[in-house]
Amino acid sequence: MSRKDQQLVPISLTDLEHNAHVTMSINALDYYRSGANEMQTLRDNQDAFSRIRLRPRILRDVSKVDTTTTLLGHPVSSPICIAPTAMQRLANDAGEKATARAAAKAKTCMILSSWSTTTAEDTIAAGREIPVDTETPGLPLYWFQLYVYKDRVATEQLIRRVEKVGYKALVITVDTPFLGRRLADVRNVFKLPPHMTMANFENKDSKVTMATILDQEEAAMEAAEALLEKNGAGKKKETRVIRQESSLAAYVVSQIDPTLSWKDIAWVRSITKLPIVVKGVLTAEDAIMAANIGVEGILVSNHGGRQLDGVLATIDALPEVLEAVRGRNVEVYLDGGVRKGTDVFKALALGAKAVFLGRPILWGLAHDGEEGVSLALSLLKQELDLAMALAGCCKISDITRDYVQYGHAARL
Ligand SMILES: Cc1cc2nc3c(=O)[nH]c(=O)nc-3n(C[C@H](O)[C@H](O)[C@H](O)COP(=O)(O)O)c2cc1C
Ligand SMILES: CCCCC(=O)C(=O)O
Repeated sequence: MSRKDQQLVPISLTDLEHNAHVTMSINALDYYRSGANEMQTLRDNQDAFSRIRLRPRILRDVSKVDTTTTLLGHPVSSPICIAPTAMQRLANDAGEKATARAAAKAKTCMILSSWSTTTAEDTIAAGREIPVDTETPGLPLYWFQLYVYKDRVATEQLIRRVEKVGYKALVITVDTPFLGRRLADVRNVFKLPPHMTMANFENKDSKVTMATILDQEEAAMEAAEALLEKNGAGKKKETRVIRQESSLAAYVVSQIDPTLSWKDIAWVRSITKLPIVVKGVLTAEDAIMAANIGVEGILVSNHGGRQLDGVLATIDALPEVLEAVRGRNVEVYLDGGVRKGTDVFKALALGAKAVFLGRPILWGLAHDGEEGVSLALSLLKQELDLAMALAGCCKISDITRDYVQYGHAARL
């Protein structure tokens, strides 16, 4: 039986992941599925949900369940949203356009990555081609994930572009001053195929172009080779090892600003009216800093276990973040390891306003483009609907801390 023959008719996100594993090229699959180093945090993001137990209430009329909610005041059909993931055309040629269209159909929020393989303009335009169905509540919502470049002019230029076309918030990723070490990418010498580009930097007016990116890679490789020659190591295999260190990671070193600090968040705040969400907060201390600087949202995230390995699972970090900003005017969201309706329910019960999906959207894209993303979103929404009904909750605001407990021991 060939790998492709092992595909399942997907009835859960796990099935979609299985299908991606048997159909995708190893280069793209490894880039998508990997975590950093030993991948302890990657595993824990999912495991930690299993350590939390549910406390359902019975004998309530649950014949009608309503999953609608709001994000920064904007109505969406459910608290299940799309996290930013780079280079979606690696999964399916329709890439970010397909995701945007599925988000529009689902009436949920999509965060577009700075590192998309479709421009911010083309992505939102694709989503807007979907007629808004007025029968069901909610509206599509697009936010833009910002990497702050060393070149502040280029960064500001990108902000102006996304403001102009209608992205409704900036999600600033703060956990990536350098790229985490994903061993499979190092081994595979991961590279974007030549026919794809980091589309947001292709624009003729852009200060950061594909040429800069490629130049940086070349420069890093030349430097690695020169070093090897100097050390008399000249063996091909070793050259390759050093070369391998230098593609995505070298780009990040050359372009993304590792000096990023709270004053830069204040700088972004000062140049835009868009609400700001800080993505990558894991501690009470940083949550307080974010609230003090006046951001509108905090996304509790460990980048899907791809940055610092060994940090807390996001569902375990969530309570301290929420506690720290209690009573402050800031929404708190979570991403990382959300795969089941009960995971969404647990995050909401602990106090998250919404959850964001990273890899499951990519598995959906790989399975069947726009239809696959729609399937991923609807499977999870149906599971949330059922979990709510079985736990005795008819609306999102019914889901409170009383519905969960840590561990399996009875509460005495
Ligand atoms: C392949 C891949 C690419 C990603 N690219 C970005 C990115 O460009 N910007 C960003 O802020 N986060 C990025 N992330 C992190 C996600 O936004 C999110 O935090 C994470 O995937 C959530 O975990 P999950 O995959 O378990 O749902 C990426 C994650 C993956 C798996
Ligand atoms: C600067 C890193 C961009 C891609 C990314 O976030 C990831 O691969 O996790």
